[in-house]
Amino acid sequence: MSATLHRYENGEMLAEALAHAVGARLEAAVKSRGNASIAVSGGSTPKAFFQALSQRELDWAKVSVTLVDERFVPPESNRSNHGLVAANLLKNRAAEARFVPLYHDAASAEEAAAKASAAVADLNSPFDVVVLGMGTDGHTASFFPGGTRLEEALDPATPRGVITMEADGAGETRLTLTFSSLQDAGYLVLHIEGDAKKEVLARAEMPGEEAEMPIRAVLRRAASPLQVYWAP
Ligand SMILES: O=C(O)[C@H](O)[C@@H](O)[C@H](O)[C@H](O)COP(=O)(O)O
Repeated sequence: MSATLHRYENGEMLAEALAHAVGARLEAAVKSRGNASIAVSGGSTPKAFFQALSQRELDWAKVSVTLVDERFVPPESNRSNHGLVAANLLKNRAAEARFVPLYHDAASAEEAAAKASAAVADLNSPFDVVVLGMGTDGHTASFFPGGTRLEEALDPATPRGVITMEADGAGETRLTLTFSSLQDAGYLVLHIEGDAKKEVLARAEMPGEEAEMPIRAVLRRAASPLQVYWAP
């Protein structure tokens, strides 16, 4: 599917524009269906976007927020994406949103993934909005090069849900939505910043294996048009 590049002078301007676009789609979903859902990524890039989105005026009580992926750590950990979203998005007007975590205090990551899959299955699919990030190794979500279940995660035949993933570049065991869960979002976004990631994206757009740069699965096979938001 095609990708559209939305470029901005700086991260602040990008954050405001992306918050406006995402807020409008969530508001439209609430008006038409009575509810809306969004899956967001963690990492360092999205903080300003989260803060801008948290101030958007919409019926947040009817919006479900979940994660594209999570580290298998409790929300109190400084590595937690739940903690990042709680601190930067689930505040101001967005404090009323319903948050659906991927991490569960379970005996194993597999057990937590099963619980997360069940919880995410209750949300409408496809997601109204998915916001992906990308690492400089070309991973997105927790689709890491060399990941233990990368082929399964990217396989379109794999059902929607949450699976575990381990990889050298991932740190803790990860919990990640599958490609099939993300690729048909109503508004599918890739949010990256900096020249280095723009170069990584350009390399990902060249011929090569998806396993080498998993973002290629999104660039090549996502059912929804990809909206790339970038600032230097
Ligand atoms: O849990 C995570 O780390 C994210 O979901 C991950 O996929 C992130 O989007 C990229 O690693 C980019 O992270 P930065 O924004 O920190 O570069």
